[in-house]
Amino acid sequence: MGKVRIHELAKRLNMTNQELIAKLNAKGVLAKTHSSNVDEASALKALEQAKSEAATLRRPRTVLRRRRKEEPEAEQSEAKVIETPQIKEPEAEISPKPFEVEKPALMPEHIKETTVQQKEQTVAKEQEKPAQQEKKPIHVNKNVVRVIDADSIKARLASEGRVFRPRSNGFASRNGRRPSNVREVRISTSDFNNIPKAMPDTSLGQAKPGARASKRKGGTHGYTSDKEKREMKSGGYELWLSPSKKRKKGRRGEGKSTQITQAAAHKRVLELSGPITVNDLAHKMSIKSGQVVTKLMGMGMMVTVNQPIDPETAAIVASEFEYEIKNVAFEEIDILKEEKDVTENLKLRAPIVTVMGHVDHGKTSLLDALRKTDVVKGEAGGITQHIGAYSVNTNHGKVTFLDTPGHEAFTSMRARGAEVTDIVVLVVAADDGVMPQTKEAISHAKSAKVPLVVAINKMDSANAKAERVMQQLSEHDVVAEEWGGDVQMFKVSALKKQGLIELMDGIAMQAEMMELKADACKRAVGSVVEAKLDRGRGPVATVLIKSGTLKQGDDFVAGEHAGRIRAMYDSNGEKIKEAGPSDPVQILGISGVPTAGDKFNAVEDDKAAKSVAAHRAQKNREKELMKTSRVSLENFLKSSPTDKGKELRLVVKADVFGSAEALVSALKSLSNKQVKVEVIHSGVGTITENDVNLAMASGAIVIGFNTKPDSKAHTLALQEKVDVRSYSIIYEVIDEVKMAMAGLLSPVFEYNYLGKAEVRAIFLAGKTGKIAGCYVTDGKIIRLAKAKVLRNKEELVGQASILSLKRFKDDVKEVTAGYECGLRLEGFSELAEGDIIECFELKEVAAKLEGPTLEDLAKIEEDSSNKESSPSA
Ligand SMILES: Nc1nc2c(ncn2[C@@H]2O[C@H](COP(=O)(O)OP(=O)(O)OP(=O)(O)O)[C@@H](O)[C@H]2O)c(=O)[nH]1
Repeated sequence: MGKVRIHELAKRLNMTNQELIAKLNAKGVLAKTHSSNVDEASALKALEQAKSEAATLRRPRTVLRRRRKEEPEAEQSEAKVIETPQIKEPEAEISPKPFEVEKPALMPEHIKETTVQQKEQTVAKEQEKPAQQEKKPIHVNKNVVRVIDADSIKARLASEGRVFRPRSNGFASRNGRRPSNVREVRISTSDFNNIPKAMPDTSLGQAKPGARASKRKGGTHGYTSDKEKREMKSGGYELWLSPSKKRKKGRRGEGKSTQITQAAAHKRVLELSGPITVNDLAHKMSIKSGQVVTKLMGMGMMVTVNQPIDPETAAIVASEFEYEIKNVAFEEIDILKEEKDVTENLKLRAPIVTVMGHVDHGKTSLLDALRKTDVVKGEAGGITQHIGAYSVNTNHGKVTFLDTPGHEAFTSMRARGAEVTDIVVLVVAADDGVMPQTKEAISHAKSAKVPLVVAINKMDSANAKAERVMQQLSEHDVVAEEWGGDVQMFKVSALKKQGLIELMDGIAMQAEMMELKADACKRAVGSVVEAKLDRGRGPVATVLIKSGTLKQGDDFVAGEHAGRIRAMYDSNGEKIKEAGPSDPVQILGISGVPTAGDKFNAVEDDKAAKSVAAHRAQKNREKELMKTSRVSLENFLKSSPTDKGKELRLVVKADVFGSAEALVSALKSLSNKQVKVEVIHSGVGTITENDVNLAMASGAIVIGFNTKPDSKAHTLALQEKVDVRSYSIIYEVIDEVKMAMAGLLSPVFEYNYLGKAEVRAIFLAGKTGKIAGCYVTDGKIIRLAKAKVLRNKEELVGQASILSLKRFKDDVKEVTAGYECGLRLEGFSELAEGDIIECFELKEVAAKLEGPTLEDLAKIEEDSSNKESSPSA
């Protein structure tokens, strides 16, 4: 090839003269005009070079370039087939270890070119796609600068005095180590520029555990997911996304640092309706619970994140974080607006009486007979209706009877907090005497502090022995007035209707003594005594009005039900328009069936009624979910010594009378100055629902000795979380009760002498006060222990803690006899030469109870077995 003119060559290459001249000049082949001569071979070589450079420049920047490695021919040809979709060989190269990354195989130049072209085409296609498709994760990335060898980055940074710190989601395996064969990393412009100058040197391998490294996926076909696309583009490596892409995706990689934002003022008010857990409070304030815990600790409260704190404390903590707490607690009292009694309006009201006694002693018969003994209606009486309560007129005024005899109604109502009964009529059959349920009834009445009136029934019976009954009752502290006691006793016959008027008068007199008064001039307050769902009339409830007057049309709330009085009936079934204090009244117009013992309140309007009812229903549901144990031996143990009631209440049941008696006396003898053991009831036989009810109402624990609860009692105890315990060895009962009591006692501190030191010199030490130079004469002096300061051998001049203790200049924990030391007492500066410092500590020891000795217990057991064997016992 020889010389050729520019215009000839331009014509042949289909270019303009100017284009050709520019390209040639750029490659060092000089030409000025179209007629200039150039060496044809040099010109073509220069043009070829320019063309290949242009191709390289057009290559998209996301394409990975790897350092070339010499590979054998065979491998090159194998790499060639990677392009072929059908061939799965590269798939087989995926390491079985998920995070082990293979080194990429060297790709022959022409295959690389093909890949580049494909990528260019992909890019072109991507650019043609509609805008929303472009938002999908793609592999073109403006901000990612290049692929650099990790070592070269390190070297370059080192030369600039900077350190390389790869991102935690870079090339790391799950065990936190970088795959050993990873040589290249991709780094974004911002990452690169943000590499700190003064960071400690870290290596690739220090990525966080759990960070990912992708598996190599050979081949360019058959992938579908974005992740796979990324992997493909990175030649099998997980790519770091560019900052812009990362922000769009909102995950992974470098983004802006967390912005601390301040919630708007109105959002900085938290509404609380009660206690809140630390966690929830933190969540509401969008802060970490640890911060709240720290604040609380600063306030001297050691709490866990799941511990509830009261709204007051929450308010203090919240204020520290510039939040305000708004108490939105539903105050039932505000809605109910219960009116107070007005003294001038207080008038005597009828007593409310419950009849109790042993099975078959004649409770029902007596109630029936009394009902018919209405002095107004006469013995025949009207047609009475069973509504759960009724009123009878006596010569001394009205008396209201709860006509469900027995203990159940009484205790279940008490357990629900309804202290309805004013007087208990205890029925004892004259021919049978005091029996287990008689004693139970006495316990119930005593525990509720309700006075007793005794009806000695069945006096018509040939075997009636009233004196014996009175005698037996006196053994249970129920002493007749005629015997000098305070209990009225009446000899009656329900069957023959004898002595009933006297009994009624007696009850009325007892009530008079009690001066039961109520204000009738206010909205009605009372208790539900019975409720049912009537087929024709819907929910029906009997309410005993305690105070105020209930009128037809009144809005009310009963337990968790609201309503408006549609109609009212008295116990004679007569429709009435209003009912006053102590009147039992059956009401219609309630939204559901309440429970006996539920509180009844007439309210201002239906809105108030509904809101209170809804709130109670909600609370009841919560209570049901969070039912916690009532009193148990364990929580007695756990209860703090400052707890108010240091009285351990027990219901004791045993298999035989002798054991019950022995156990009761053993338990009672455990009482001491600090804790009183109160056996509120004891009896023989299985533990019944009544025992559980009594325990529930009185906050007692049920102890069974050689006896167990029956199925109903068991279920009730489980439901109501009443602690019921059965034992078969008396020592065990005593031991556990003793332990429970010890839990109630204040801790006892024991004085423990440690040593003595003599003050030989006093040094003034600036602001810190006086330092005593001492010589330890006996035992040892311990830092932070307590010290008595004795002058003239026995005169006590002060007592303080040893704040600091030194041997020469060193702080020491203790100094033993025969050595000198320097010490300073906390808040005591009157030390003088010659003083004796007596070092001691106070050891907390478990409180001991003075109970029966083992010998006592053995005797009790012996007595009990003797009694069991003797039937008269
Ligand atoms: N002789 C005599 N028998 C009576 C008298 N009162 C009741 N009875 C009888 O004693 C039995 C039991 O009477 P109830 O009134 O059912 O006794 P209760 O205490 O209500 O019995 P429970 O409901 O099972 O606890 C019945 O057969 C009555 O007839 C009485 O005053 N004299």
